[in-house]
Amino acid sequence: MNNTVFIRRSVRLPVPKLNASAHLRVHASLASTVQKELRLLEIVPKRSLGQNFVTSEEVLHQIVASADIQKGDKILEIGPGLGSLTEAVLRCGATVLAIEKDDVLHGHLKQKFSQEPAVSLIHSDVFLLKNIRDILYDFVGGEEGPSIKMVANIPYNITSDVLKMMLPLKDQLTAVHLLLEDGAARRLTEARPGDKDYRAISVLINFYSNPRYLFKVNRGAFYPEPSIDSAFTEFALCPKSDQLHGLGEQGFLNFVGSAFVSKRKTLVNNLKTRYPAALVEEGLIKLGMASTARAETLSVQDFMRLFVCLTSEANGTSAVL
Ligand SMILES: C[S@@+](CC[C@H](N)C(=O)[O-])C[C@H]1O[C@@H](n2cnc3c(N)ncnc32)[C@H](O)[C@@H]1O
Repeated sequence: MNNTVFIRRSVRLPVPKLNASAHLRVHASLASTVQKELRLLEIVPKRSLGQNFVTSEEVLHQIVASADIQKGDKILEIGPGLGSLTEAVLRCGATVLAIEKDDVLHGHLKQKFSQEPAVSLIHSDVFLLKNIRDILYDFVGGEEGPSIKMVANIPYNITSDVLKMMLPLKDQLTAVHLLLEDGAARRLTEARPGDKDYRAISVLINFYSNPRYLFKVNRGAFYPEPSIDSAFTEFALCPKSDQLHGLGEQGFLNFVGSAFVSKRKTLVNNLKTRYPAALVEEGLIKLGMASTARAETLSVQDFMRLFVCLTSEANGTSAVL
C-alpha cells in the first residue's frame, strides 16, 4: 500500500506507520468485532447492497486523516453499515448525518448511537431522498454556503449515481470522499480527453470538481473480502457553472450526454437530434476544433464553449466565449 496520505490539498504528509504486530492486532480486533456483530444481528452480508464492511482500523485512520476531518466538521455518510467509519469520524470530533438503506443495520445503528447526539440517522435508500437539499440544510442548522463533507464507503454498483446526485450539491458540500473499486477510482479521477475511459461522467466530474486518487486499499481490509482492491478518492468541489454564462447546468449536462450517445459517431452526428449538422460544424470550426471531432476528445472547457456557442446561435443571441 502507498504509505502517503494527503492531508491538505497541496501538502503530503507521511501516514503514521504502525509496526507489523500493532497492525495485526488492530486489524484482527476490528475484523472480529465486525464478524461478531454480524453474527449477533444474524446478518448474511447482501451482495445486492454491496455489503463489504471495513475490518481495518488502519484504513479507517487513513480515511479520516486524508479527508482531513476536524473537530466541528459536518460529515454526510451514505451506507454506514455497522457504523465503523461513523465511529472513526466521531472520534475526530465531527458531527455525522448517516443514511442507511438496510432495515436491520439501521436498527443496529439506532441502538448503537442512541446516546450520541453527534449522530443523526436516516433510514432510506439515498436515491429516494428527493428533498436531500432540505435535509442537508437542516443538518447544518440553516447555515448558508458549502460546509459539509461527504465521506463514505459505498457499494461499487452505485458509484456513478452517487456522484451524479452529490456533485451538483455544490452549494452545500465542499468535497465528496469515496472508497471505490480501484479500477473505477482510477477511471473516474484520471481519465483525460482522448483516453478510452473518458466519458460523459468524466465531463460531469471535472465540471463540478477536482478529482484525485488518494490511496489504494487492499481487498483484505473488508469482510467479506471482495474480489478486487479498493481506493480512496477525493472530489473537491469547484464548480465551473459561471462559465456557462447563465445557461442552466442541467441543460449543459444533457448536452454532454447527447454528445456521448454513440462512441463511434462524430459530435455532429450525435448532436443531430438537437441542432442542424451545419450549425454544429460551424460552431466547432469557429472554436478551433475539427468538424469531425468526437466527444471523447473535448475537454470540459471545450464542451462549455461549444454549448454556449450552439445555444446562443440556436436562440439568435450572441455568445460571449
Ligand atoms: C460497502 S458497505 C459499507 C459499510 C460501512 N460503511 C463500512 O465501511 O464498513 C455499503 C453500505 O451501504 C448500504 N447501502 C447500499 N445501498 C444503499 C443505498 N442506496 N442507500 C443507502 N445505503 C445503502 C449497505 O446496506 C451497506 O451498509
